[in-house]
Amino acid sequence: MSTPQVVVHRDKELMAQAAAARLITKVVDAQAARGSASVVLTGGRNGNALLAALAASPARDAVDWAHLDLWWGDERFLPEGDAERNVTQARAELLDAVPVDPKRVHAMAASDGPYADAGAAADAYAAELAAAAGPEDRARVPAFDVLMLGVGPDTHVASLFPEHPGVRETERTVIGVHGAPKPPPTRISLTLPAIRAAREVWLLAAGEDKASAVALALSAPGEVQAPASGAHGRARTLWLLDRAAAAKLPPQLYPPASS
Ligand SMILES: O=C1O[C@H](COP(=O)(O)O)[C@@H](O)[C@H](O)[C@H]1O
Repeated sequence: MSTPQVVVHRDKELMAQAAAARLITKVVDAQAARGSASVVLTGGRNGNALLAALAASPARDAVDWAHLDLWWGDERFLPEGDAERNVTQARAELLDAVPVDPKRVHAMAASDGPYADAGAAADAYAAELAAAAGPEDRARVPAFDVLMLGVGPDTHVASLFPEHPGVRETERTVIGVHGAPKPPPTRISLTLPAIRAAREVWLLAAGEDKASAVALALSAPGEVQAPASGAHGRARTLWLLDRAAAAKLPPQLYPPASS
């Protein structure tokens, strides 16, 4: 398990641009080393701002989009094309503007898709992940190069909410979520064991409404109370914040140099 590192940027716009630049570099490096890369996208305001910044960056052409696998950390279980679906938002912000291989865009199923319910859709996504995992990969999911997670004001990540059953899951890699405290109530989510299979986990939070959540999660209270505190990458766990979200961190966690 990697120790969390904290990087604080001046504001949310700069944070999105810096994170997009960091992601481009990471993908280009992975593709140079292995021929392809895999990234797990997040929904939410910060994840979408990062995708918009990536779309606006001239350096996006450095990515070999045809050799990039895209997965999702969670999805709202809504009809195909619904504006609240994370994949719909990702397409609007970035994916419609770059030459991704549709076979490598691994969206979670929609509620009007082939599965009877979120649990069945979760099982199908788990099978898709398992099929993509190599024998050396842990937890029956690929060793994602980067897995991004937006941190909610209640410390939720993906669709794992405090004190909710999903955050206690130790066996399955993907679950159907029912009765989520944030709408919509029915969702699909990677579990903490699947998240921890990633090489790098990046947690994104910007804005003063995230300050208490960030301070709580980084004070190591336990993942049931604060799911974000249980999200770790194998090689790196990186918290990407703006100053407002970092405002309640204790001085020993707030890095002296911020941009
Ligand atoms: O519902 C969700 O919320 C979180 C955080 O979103 P934010 O807008 O508060 O940053 C997001 O990470 C998750 O993917 C999404 O489904």
